[in-house]
Amino acid sequence: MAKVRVHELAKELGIPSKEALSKLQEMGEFVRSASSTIEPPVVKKLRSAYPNAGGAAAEKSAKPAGTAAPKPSTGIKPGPKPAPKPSAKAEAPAPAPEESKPAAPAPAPSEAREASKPAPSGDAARPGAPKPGAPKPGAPKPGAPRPGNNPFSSQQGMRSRDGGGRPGGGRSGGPRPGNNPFSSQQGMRSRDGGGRPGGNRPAGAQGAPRPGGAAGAGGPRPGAPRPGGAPGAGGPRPAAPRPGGTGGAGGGRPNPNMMPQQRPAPAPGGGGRPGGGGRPGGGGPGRPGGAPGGGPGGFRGGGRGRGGTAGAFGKGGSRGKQRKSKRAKRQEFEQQNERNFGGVTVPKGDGNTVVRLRRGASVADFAEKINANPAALVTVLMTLGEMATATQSLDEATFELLGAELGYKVQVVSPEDEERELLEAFDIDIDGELDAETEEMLEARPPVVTVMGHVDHGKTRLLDAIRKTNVLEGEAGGITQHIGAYQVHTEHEGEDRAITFIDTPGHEAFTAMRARGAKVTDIAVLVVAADDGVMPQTIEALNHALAANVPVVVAVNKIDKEGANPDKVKGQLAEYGLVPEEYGGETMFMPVSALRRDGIDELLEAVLLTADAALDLRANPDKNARGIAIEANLDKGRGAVATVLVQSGTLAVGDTIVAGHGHGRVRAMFNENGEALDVALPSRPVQVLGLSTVPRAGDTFLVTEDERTARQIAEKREAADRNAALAKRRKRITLEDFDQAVAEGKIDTLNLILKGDVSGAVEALEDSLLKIDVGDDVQLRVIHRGVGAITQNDVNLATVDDAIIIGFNVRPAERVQELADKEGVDMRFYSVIYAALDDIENALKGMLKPEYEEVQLGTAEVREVFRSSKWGNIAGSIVRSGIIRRNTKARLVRDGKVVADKLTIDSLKRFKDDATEVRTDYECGIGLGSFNDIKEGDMIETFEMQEKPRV
Ligand SMILES: Nc1nc2c(ncn2[C@@H]2O[C@H](COP(=O)(O)OP(=O)(O)OP(=O)(O)O)[C@@H](O)[C@H]2O)c(=O)[nH]1
Repeated sequence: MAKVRVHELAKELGIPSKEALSKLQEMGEFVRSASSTIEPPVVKKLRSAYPNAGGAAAEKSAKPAGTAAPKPSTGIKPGPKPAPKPSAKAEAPAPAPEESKPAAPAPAPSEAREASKPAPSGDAARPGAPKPGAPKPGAPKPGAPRPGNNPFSSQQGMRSRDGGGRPGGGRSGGPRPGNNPFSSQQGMRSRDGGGRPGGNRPAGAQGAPRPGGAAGAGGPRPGAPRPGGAPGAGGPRPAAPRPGGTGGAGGGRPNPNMMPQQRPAPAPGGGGRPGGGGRPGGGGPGRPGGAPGGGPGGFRGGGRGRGGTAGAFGKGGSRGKQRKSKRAKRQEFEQQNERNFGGVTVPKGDGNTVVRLRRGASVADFAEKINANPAALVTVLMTLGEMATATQSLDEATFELLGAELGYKVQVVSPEDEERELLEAFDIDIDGELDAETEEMLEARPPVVTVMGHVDHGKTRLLDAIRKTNVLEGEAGGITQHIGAYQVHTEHEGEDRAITFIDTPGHEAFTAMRARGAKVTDIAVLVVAADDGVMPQTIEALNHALAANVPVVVAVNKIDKEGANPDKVKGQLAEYGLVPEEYGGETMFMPVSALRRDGIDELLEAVLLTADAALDLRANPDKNARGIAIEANLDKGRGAVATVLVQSGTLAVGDTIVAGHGHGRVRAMFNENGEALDVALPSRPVQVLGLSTVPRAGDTFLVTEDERTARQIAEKREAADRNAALAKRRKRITLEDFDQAVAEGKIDTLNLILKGDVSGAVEALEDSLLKIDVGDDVQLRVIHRGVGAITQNDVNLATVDDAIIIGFNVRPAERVQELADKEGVDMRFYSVIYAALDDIENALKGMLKPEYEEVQLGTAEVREVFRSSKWGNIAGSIVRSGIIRRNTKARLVRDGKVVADKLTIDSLKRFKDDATEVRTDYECGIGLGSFNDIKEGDMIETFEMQEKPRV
């Protein structure tokens, strides 16, 4: 049933996983990583490619048999499986769960860890400490991506078009400044200068030459303009000469416009391009009225405008020319490939060129990828009816539209890819780590189970029953807490086996995590009430499990109830592909009563049997921990508290960790019984203290080598998420109504800042808010969201962006209310989501421009027309209905047809007196201003515009 993984096959064939992968690729089979499974025909194909490999493989595989029996990787049979072998470091606390710290402050786990380490020195004591030959995350390794090799960034730290690499660069390990794949301002970018000599030091080297830095010439000296310009050898003057600018010897002060053209000097310490060196006399005060030493050459002196790298090599001229001609060629080529679009020229694609953009990318990002001017793309977008600024994030559909128009296939990078790329920028290669793991490194880990099913079928009760059954058995007997997941132990085929249960029942949470790219669950327990049978959500849950390729064990619950019919459940589910074993299928149906706690042990056994049969649950405990955040909240006393599930490696107190947007050092860890732990092995859920902010459920976490890396990863993730959120949140307007909407002042945005006590509530509130249908006239933007009290920062942000702050079960921190009052920021507090939604909906309606409707006030029939030289014609009338009121709008109707509209009751008299209004059946004289075409028998209708209430 289980398929063979590449690394297993590679091992069998006696070749490295990498070789197997590349061979597969050669053969046209795309396989993602060495841990991916492959289909039997592919296995055959690969085997046939190595006809002589059998012997070696046999020899090889025979070897470890004596020591550590290799796990049957394709273990179909639910046979005995080695119990989760306590790893060397966890051997000491024998009876207790391996990483659980006994009540007494037993030093066992750490001692045990000590035992496994090669050298008893501080840092190395961690289980993740590098073993000889073990992969060391973060360390440069062959085949591992180099910093800045993100294929999706065109602003790479190490990019160097014209060669050169980076002589004398910074440390080879860890992330270097400027290797941010998403940044458009890379410190290390070098298009055509030979990398950046002199390592990370920005001063002096990067086109910021100091006088005297290089042979005589000096370069542009930042911030040091020398009025009047000194005579000298001419520094780079890439831009037009400026009157009164700096002059002379490289006095060319860099201004922002020049920056792109200033190349880093390749010579260590080289101060810019000693233009003088290359072209003596060429320099000079490239400006009118410059100081002596100038002359016409001044315009050209620096004029090559390349910031002066070439001269440092003493071959400035020729290189410059060469480069120039290359550029000219490129320009020619580009011109051939450009397309005029609404007055702007944009490089056109061939229809197949793929442009990959990360979630939340902006027009400028796209422009950079296709080498276009962002403003031009904005124009193109406008012609397509989409309004956007160059820096605004766009959604996938808009990018596709734009791409299709220009001849590019735009791919928006998935969250998983994005995460991988983000980590690669920090030299963390999760797939590479897996590739490097050998069979010997892997140890069995407990399965992770999620309970799903229809409402009221007993999911919560079952989770309680499982937990309690275990607590009664275990001697710990403590009060279990809800931390989002718990682990139980059961005896299976004579061995003590652990199972981890995710404590949030239901497929919604399961799928929400999956949506974030988190695969937490190994096995799903589908709860079906035997008295109720299969219900809509049973099927939904089943489909979610199947979609995630997760094996299912069915818990037929409530068998204690009268009318319980477990067989019916089996029959029903068989129709959906879950065929019970007794009908020849593979699914285990376990009758249970969560209420009476009957059948719980059997259910746990079934979970283990299914896990052993269908899955290869192993992980390498001897590395930095990686996993998923399951739940998190902000605790008043303890700060951010996150429950994380370790998926591989070992998490230890003191580790530097990044989880979602949070980072920090693990201050303490607790299990579901509130017991402090020193280490947590794979599949172990633990509550972690020490993060800077709370992660969201489904966020990945990992241990990094140092705090700086953790912080930078957290920041990058936050920035990426913010951009993505911006793209998602933008309620778009189209060109058709944009002009009009702006002209009429219709566009308005309600900016919100959401703060809540738990991340789940904030997300729920935000999702509901964004579902409010307020039409196109008003936009709703959540500009910031977070967990915890409302802070000064929130108020400051609200001040800047005119936002309203919504506090859900939180209050402002000290002195924040004062600040809000002072700044006039509206803060609203709620403890019920619907109340918040109602208020905001109303607020939005209030912001909508009022809609008016015409309401008739009254009608009057003209009985006689009086002509007055002073007042014009006066209609002697009788009010037939309603009221005739002075200064209201009127129209004149003759024989049922409107003769004149937009009139005003200019004068209204009762006999000789002016009247404000005249009621039905009373006579009056009506003057319609300058309108005199009034005849006997005409009807005067009066009306006013009243605001229409919104429904
Ligand atoms: N008789 C009987 N009642 C049960 C059993 N399991 C659960 N119940 C009852 O069924 C009801 C629903 O149980 P829950 O555990 O809340 O069900 P749930 O699936 O978690 O429900 P939601 O959280 O609403 O989706 C409760 O009243 C339980 O007491 C059982 O084995 N036998």
